[in-house]
Amino acid sequence: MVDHPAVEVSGLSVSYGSTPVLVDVGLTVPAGTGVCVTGENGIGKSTLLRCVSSLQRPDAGTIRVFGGEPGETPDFWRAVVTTVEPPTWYPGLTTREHAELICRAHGQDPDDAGIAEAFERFGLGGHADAIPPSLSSGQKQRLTLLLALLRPSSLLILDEPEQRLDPDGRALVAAMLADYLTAGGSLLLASHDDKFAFASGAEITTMDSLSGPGA
Ligand SMILES: Nc1ncnc2c1ncn2[C@@H]1O[C@H](COP(=O)(O)OP(=O)(O)OP(=O)(O)O)[C@@H](O)[C@H]1O
Repeated sequence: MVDHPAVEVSGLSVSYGSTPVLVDVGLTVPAGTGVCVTGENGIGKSTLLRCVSSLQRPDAGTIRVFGGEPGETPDFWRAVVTTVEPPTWYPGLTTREHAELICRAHGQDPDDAGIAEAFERFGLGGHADAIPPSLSSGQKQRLTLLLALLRPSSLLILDEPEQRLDPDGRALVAAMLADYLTAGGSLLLASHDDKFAFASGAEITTMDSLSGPGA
């Protein structure tokens, strides 16, 4: 896995009906690094992240994630965490039980995974016995990111992770993403917050700069 870039995109094109959104997009995220794509609303950041996450089929182009086709194997889903799609919560399970479930699914003993510490760090210590739908929108975003970071992974694909977070929450998440990079993980983000992206350690690139033959 480490012999390949985390993400390699070339010649990617996507249209919705007759409207082109991505035209000949190229992007490389070397393994162990982070890239944050910025750009105006509607320029195609989520579309790009959906394609890299295998949640959308492009009209043209190639995408490799650690050298393989995205979404083709269980190995892909063990290596990659994506928050491009909003999470689905299990009815009747508390936030802590969601965390325990994710640990078990990824072969971790929930008792050794630091769940209580993670809840404290994310400011959710008082909400471990609540069900996710009862949380505020910012708390739900904190929980989504907590669950993404709790399980082992090699690549995080996060669409506007700073959304709905207060300034302390943004600083906390940016620092945790920087730690994730330091530990050898790779990041592909879309964001409207350059300060957040910079603090996360990701290299900032504009969506505009990814299109065309030089990309
Ligand atoms: N399923 C769809 N059907 C038709 N058009 C779509 C669809 N999804 C996205 N689009 C259009 O494609 C363009 C790019 O959307 P996308 O969500 O990728 O942009 P974005 O850069 O992530 O925007 P934002 O910063 O607002 O999140 C927009 O004009 C959007 O309206």
